[in-house]
Amino acid sequence: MTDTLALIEDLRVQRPNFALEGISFAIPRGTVVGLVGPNGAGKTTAIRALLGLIAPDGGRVETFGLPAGSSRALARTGIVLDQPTAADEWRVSTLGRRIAPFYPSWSEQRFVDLLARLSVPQQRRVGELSRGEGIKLSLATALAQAPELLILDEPSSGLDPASRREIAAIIREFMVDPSHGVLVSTHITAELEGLADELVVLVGGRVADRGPLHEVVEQFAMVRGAGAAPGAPVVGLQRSGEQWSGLIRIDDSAAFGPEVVIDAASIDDIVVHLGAERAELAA
Ligand SMILES: Nc1ncnc2c1ncn2[C@@H]1O[C@H](COP(=O)(O)OP(=O)(O)OP(=O)(O)O)[C@@H](O)[C@H]1O
Repeated sequence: MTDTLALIEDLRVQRPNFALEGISFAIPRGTVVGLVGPNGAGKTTAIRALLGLIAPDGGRVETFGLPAGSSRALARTGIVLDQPTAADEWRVSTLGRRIAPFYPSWSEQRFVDLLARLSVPQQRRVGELSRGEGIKLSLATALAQAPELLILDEPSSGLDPASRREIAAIIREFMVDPSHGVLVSTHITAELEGLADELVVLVGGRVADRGPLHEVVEQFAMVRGAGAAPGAPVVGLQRSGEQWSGLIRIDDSAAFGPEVVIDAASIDDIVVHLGAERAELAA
């Protein structure tokens, strides 16, 4: 049994106005990897390449040591994308019977239990579900397949706070088995605290930072001041009237005087300011 569930190495995808430029990261067993970045950073593109839904222009993408998208790898992968994976006219209650033949480990009991737990109306047709209900249905379908690897692209979008917590709890339960692993992309970065072990920050098609979540977060701090621009390096400096703020490497904090305030950085701070820096460089 390999320790790495998924591997992206030097992945390149060229689009007319965008490129994923040599991104690399892995999903080891026993690990939840959070994928964050501004809109258009390339998170969905990387996930689609990992699932074999788009062909890379370079690099290596494997799941379970197999080429991305191979049917043997997909059979062990639960997928929650931003679009429903079932036909609109199918009833939720009959979905299990239609899908089960494709998944040897399908558990109808688990499917029905998850639908009830997530309050997905079982008598509705898939096309009649709200966006949030559709995401919950995708999660129930993914987990009823008894996957080893779970890949979720923005599962929280469209979900109310109680449902977001429920989904985080379900992911934690999934991770009780140390052979499992998760990749989750999200804009609701606070949810990654206490859930993700590793963080990958994508900005403008590149990995801007990655590593154990707390190490990534703790290497940065936020600095705030007023008046003249700071004399030391600040990432993604933003001004609002007299006030300015930005991100700094914690090692650079000694370069600032007592006139500035230095606070812990959040994942959002890191995404916003690395994104702002990238936008400045591209301008
Ligand atoms: N099929 C496509 N053809 C051309 N460009 C595309 C295609 N799909 C995505 N893109 C472009 O690639 C870039 C990255 O898109 P992607 O959906 O991967 O970003 P993302 O990080 O998931 O963004 P968001 O947070 O907004 O969902 C965007 O600029 C997008 O317009």
